Amino acid sequence: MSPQSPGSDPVMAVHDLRMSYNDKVVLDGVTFDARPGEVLALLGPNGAGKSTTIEILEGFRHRSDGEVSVLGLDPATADETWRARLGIVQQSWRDHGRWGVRQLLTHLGAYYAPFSTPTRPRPMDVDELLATVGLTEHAHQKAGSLSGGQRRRLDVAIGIVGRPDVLFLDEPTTGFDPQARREFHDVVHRLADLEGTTILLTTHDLDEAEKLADRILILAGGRIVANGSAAELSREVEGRTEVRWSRGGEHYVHAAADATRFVRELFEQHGDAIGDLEVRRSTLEDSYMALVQRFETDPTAGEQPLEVVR
Ligand SMILES: Nc1ncnc2c1ncn2[C@@H]1O[C@H](COP(=O)(O)OP(=O)(O)OP(=O)(O)O)[C@@H](O)[C@H]1O
Repeated sequence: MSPQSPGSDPVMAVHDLRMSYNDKVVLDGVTFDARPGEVLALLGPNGAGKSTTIEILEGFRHRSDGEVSVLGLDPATADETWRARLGIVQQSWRDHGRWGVRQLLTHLGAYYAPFSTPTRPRPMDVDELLATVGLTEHAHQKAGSLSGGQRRRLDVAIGIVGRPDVLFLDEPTTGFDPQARREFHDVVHRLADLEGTTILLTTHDLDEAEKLADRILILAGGRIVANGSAAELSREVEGRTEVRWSRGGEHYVHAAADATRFVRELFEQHGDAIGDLEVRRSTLEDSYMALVQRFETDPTAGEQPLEVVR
């Protein structure tokens, strides 16, 4: 993933975003930004407002209040040239069932040709695209006869055919088998590293978020309650490093706030009598559960997000 360049202007900037459906407040002051080539994962419980946030950034939904800028423009009023620089993979697409895979990608790709630039030739070459998403063998098949996972690969291909500057992926890997998932992760890394694409994705797969994202945003109660890398979020959640060992035939386990110090003291005390030592750092799933639970027991936690300044 591309290193974040602190001086560069954000590709996306969201400040105090608010959204209500009738009387129901869904987003209650969401603030974050994204730099060029950054991969952000937006996590949160069902109904937290992740799709709503993405749809506002895509210009498909009008916000109630707040400031939003994507590629320097307000999505609510941006034009077609702006839209051509976005790639979108929604949770579900309208049906393209009767189209052949290659035919569909060629047809949709043609829309982007007038927006081609010397540095960003548009659209992507269809053969290259089919290979990238692993659909070469299915190029002549009708979209409607693809399996669920293959349809999702086609959705991803449709999202990137225009070589987007910004890519929105709403639960992109639903239905992917482990190999397709790994290949998709390679695609995301390539887009971010080689093409400088800025990517905002939602997923409920925390392992995937940890593998893909430079930065994780956790949305709960209408606010971003945590904003940092997986390692940074893990450090915010104390006492979660689990140390296991054996001594004199007995097995022990201890949750240590400072595991290095704990292990040092353990060896100082018992030396060679210690065996089977294991130190297990908290996973993103542990951090996520702790942070969401912390918010649920203290809703004001969202007023001071756990943000790590770089
Ligand atoms: N068009 C709509 N009209 C009224 N309420 C809506 C509408 N769209 C979404 N909502 C409500 O807004 C809330 C947030 O929905 P949203 O789809 O953004 O959540 P999400 O975080 O993407 O959820 P999930 O993880 O289940 O996909 C939910 O309570 C949902 O019922």
